[in-house]
Amino acid sequence: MKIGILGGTFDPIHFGHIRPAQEIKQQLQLDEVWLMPNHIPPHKQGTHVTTQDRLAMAELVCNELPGFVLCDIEAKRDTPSYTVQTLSQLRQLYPEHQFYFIMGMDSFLSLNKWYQWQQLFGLCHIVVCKRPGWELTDNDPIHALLKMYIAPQNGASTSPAEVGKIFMLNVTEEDISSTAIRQQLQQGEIPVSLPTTVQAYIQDNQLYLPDTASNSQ
Ligand SMILES: Nc1ncnc2c1ncn2[C@@H]1O[C@H](COP(=O)(O)OP(=O)(O)OP(=O)(O)O)[C@@H](O)[C@H]1O
Ligand SMILES: O=C(O)c1ccc[n+]([C@@H]2O[C@H](COP(=O)([O-])O)[C@@H](O)[C@H]2O)c1
Repeated sequence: MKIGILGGTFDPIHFGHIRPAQEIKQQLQLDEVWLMPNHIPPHKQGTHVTTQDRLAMAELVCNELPGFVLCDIEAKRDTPSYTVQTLSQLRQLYPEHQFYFIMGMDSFLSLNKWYQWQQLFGLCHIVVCKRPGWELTDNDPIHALLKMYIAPQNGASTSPAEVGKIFMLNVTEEDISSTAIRQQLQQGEIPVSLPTTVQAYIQDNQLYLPDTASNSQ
């Protein structure tokens, strides 16, 4: 099967994650999209709620969307959630699947700082979607990488054995971030960029209140 994987801190998960993933699923005709909350984000200063809460919120989204599946593989490792390690594990567990790792433009622009990032191209395809405020310029080192690995016809089907192509997809841009949502919640506002089930989970569990804004892995 063709599996899209959207990894993230999801602190909390929002429509800026969900809507692009839905469009990508359709454009690339993916069989499933796995939402994969990390446990220890490699490039962030911790998280604002526990891994269990972030998994629970992602699961609520999966329950609502056909073809969306929760992947808890990173929650089971007690080391930084390096994507290369995760994809190696997933390839061993599911040799029959073809993986498409999905990321926003902000993540893509820092890909060359990820742990053993070159190995990713031997494990999966990479799918990049636009994100407001983040642009790839011609003189960015990542641009050279893109030229080297860009998928032919940008979305044309690849053979099942193939890996290592970059798909640069046109999706509807969503000006949403978890940071902005946490700020709204801390100011007592009700964010509109969250599914209602996630909103209810946050309220029921009293997450992101002013005094909980600290690391809690
Ligand atoms: N609005 C968005 N549009 C496109 N991609 C997004 C958007 N928000 C997040 N992503 C992508 O989803 C993945 C996970 O993002 P993450 O969970 O860190 O959310 P975030 O909103 O960037 O969080 P924070 O504001 O806390 O840094 C990353 O690859 C990121 O680029
Ligand atoms: O492997 C790495 O070095 C690495 C560095 C930064 C981010 N990632 C992964 O990229 C995804 C998005 O990360 P983030 O921090 O934007 O939530 C998430 O799955 C992270 O674990 C991975």
